[in-house]
Amino acid sequence: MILAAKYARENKVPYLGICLGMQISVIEMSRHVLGLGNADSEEFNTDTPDCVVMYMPEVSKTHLGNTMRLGCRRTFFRKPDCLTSKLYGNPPHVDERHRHRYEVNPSFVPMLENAGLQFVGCDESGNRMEIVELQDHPFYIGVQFHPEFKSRPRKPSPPFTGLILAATERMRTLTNVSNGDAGASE
Ligand SMILES: NC(=O)CC[C@H](N)C(=O)O
Repeated sequence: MILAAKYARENKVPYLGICLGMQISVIEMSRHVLGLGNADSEEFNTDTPDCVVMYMPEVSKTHLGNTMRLGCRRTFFRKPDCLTSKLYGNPPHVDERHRHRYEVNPSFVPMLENAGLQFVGCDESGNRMEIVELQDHPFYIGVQFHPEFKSRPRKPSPPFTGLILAATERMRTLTNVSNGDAGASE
C-alpha cells in the first residue's frame, strides 16, 4: 500500500485513500519526503520513534469491542478553496460516516504541510485530521471517513466522482461549475 501511494504521488496518478488509505499517505510522505525512515502507525509498530499515526486518546487499547470511532461525524473544511470542498459543492462542512481507532498524530501536521501534504479538513476540535490533499498533484486525496457508506447509484459520493473524473481527465467539468448540491447534505 505504501508503494502504491508513493507511485501515485510521484507519477501524478489519481489517488483516493480511504481511512487506512489516508493514514498510508501520511506514512508514505513521512518516510520518503520528510526522511523519517521509521515513520509508521502505532497499529503496525508500537515502538516507532516517528509515530505519525497514533491511537486516538479516547479509544481503549485493550478492549476492542464497541470502542471504535463509528458513525456519522462532522468534518469542517480548514481550507475552503480546497479540491475536496469543491467536489462537495463548497459547503462549510460535510457529514460522513467513520470507522477507525487511529488518527494522524497532530504534532507531525506542520512538517507534513510544509512538505506539501495539506490537511484540508478536520473535526470540531481542530486537532483530528479528516482530509488530506497533495499540492501540485491533479488528484491526490485522503479521507479518514468512509464516503462509500453514503454513496448511492443516483447520488454518487463526491470523492468517488472526483476520482473517476480525474482518472478520465475530465476533472475540469466538475470544478469549473458552481455545484451547490454534490451530496454533502444527506
Ligand atoms: N477502516 C479502516 O481503514 C481502519 C483503519 C485503521 N485500522 C484504524 O482503525 O484507524
